[in-house]
Amino acid sequence: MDINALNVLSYEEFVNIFGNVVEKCPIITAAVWSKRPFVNLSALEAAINEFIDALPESGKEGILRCHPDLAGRDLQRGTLTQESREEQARAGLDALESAEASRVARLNEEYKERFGFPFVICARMNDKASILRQLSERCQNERAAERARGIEEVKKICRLRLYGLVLTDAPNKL
Ligand SMILES: NC(=O)N[C@H]1NC(=O)NC1=O
Repeated sequence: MDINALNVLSYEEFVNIFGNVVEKCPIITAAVWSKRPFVNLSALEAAINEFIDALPESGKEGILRCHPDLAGRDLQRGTLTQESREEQARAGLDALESAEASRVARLNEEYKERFGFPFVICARMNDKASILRQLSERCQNERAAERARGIEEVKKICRLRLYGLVLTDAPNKL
């Protein structure tokens, strides 16, 4: 899809295609549709990031809470979004040994208990070992720092989803 095709999508088409670039937050996609036309894909990404940055801290935490745990219940039950399933599988989180799985479950709970939102990391930019290490390390951070860090990870996930959607059929476009 090139940028001209993207800019003429109807609201419904736009939200259908890009509604999950931020996990389970189609409201963000719905909001930035009105910022068309975008000069390029980076401009769309910037509009999404601006929307996120303008939210109060409670809104940012809300975005984090829309994310499923890594290697958590949704993965076990098969109720992840397609995007999340692929990202978690790519990092090997769908094939943890039972000791690793218990450790991740314990740390995920510890993290949520401490911060009130789930641990979020861009799985596609990490492997299993670095995810486990950062999950453990980030449990030690301050809440505000973790909120900001989680949002930075949301933006990385968003960027990869966005580029994946637009560039799949035409790597030379945009
Ligand atoms: N909890 C969490 O980080 N979830 C996300 N990370 C990622 O890359 N995809 C997700 O769903």
